Amino acid sequence: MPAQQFNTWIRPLAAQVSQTADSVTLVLPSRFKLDCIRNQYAARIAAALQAVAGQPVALELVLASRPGVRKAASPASSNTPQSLQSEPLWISADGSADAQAEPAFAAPTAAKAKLPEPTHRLNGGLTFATLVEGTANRMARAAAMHVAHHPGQLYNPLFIYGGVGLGKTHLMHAIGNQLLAGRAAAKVLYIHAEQFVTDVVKSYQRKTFDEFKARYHSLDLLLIDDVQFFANKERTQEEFFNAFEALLAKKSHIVMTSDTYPKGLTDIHERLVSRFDAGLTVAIEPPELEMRVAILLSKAEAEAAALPEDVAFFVAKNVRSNVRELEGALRKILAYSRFNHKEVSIALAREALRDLLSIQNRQISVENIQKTVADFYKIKVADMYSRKRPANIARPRQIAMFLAKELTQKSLPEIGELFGGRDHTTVLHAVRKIAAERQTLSELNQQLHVLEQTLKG
Ligand SMILES: Nc1ncnc2c1ncn2[C@@H]1O[C@H](COP(=O)(O)OP(=O)(O)OP(=O)(O)O)[C@@H](O)[C@H]1O
Repeated sequence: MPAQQFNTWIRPLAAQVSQTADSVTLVLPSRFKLDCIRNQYAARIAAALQAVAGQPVALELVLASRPGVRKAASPASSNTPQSLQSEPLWISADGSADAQAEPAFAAPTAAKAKLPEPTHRLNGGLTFATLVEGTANRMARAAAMHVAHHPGQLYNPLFIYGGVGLGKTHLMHAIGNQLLAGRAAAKVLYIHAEQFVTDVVKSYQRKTFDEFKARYHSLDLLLIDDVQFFANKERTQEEFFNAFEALLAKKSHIVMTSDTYPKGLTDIHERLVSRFDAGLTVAIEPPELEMRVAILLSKAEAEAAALPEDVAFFVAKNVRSNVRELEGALRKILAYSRFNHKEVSIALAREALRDLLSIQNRQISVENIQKTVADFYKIKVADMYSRKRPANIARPRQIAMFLAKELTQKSLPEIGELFGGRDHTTVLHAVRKIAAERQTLSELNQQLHVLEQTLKG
């Protein structure tokens, strides 16, 4: 499923698993969303649940009857939501709906189905308290915290960049929630760049740019996610530039995220790019092992689920790409444990994650890394084993060694052997050097992100 589709429709879903673990309830905030999920995704969701559970699982779609339910309901919680309307629709894995449930579903009252969107669009669950801190996000978190407490002062704009699923959006919501906790009347808006583009297009079609300006230019804090989506959208860039200038002039704060640092953005006007870089630009790195373990333990605790530390280590060692995947792995393990009435253990985790683990084992080998890195830097694969030392060859070789240590279970001597029989100290030197340089050289960091994503498929 394309990431955008997933983020729009599937990711925001809140699910409750019944006590008997044979049904899952999805709580939808509006009739519109309920219809979309039912028509387009329910069958796939039901099939996925059945695959995880190893038995048929009834999928129930219900409307929340008041705002807040969606956030209050934690995924896979065993509590039944208090404020659900009893309009169940049962869907089996083949996509067929239960005929008896259909009439109840088809006769809603419009008022009941309506759930007003909060104007700031913040997810109340994404706070500083729920964001685990580690070296990977320490600087970004500190800057974000400063902005939340002293908006309009230092670090304006704050530009946060990093790879997929590393907590950029979480950090933005945390800033907004923190500011509102201290100043409930503050005008805050979280918006995805694509939604901003849509707003510009709508204002253009309806000739309502005055309303658009009144809305955006009056904010105290604008949180705008994934600004790389502005690429090639001339009119949007112009409107964003205007909003940007107006907000900075009145000392409102702007926080942006992107998958790359400002100068790495393509097809965005230079005058915007230079403004993006004019405050503070901070990176969020992929979390290291200990941070991944801490995140897993914290997420399990939030779900009131028991996760032994050795299982957390096992998962963290095997799921290295990003926090979203880490969360997905944990969710799978907990669901697997509930459905099978078994305690969480390494054996159970191995079983629950067998697909994911087999994909990883298949994909990431040292040979694969050598080939991918050689292709990327346009050198020969044979140069990975050769004794040649010019920088244009030695550096990619060091990068490949670093990735081999990061992405495979191989030891330093084993890696050295695979790089033309080099000593383990040579590999260690390369690993340390690249790891240190990654912290300061944005371009190298970006290249490593691309290579990691390529290798992980
Ligand atoms: N340090 C952390 N502590 C706790 N949870 C985290 C942390 N980092 C990320 N997460 C969680 O991981 C998931 C993905 O994070 P988020 O959506 O913020 O990533 P992102 O960087 O914005 O990704 P994308 O670029 O794909 O939008 C979220 O559920 C978030 O709460």
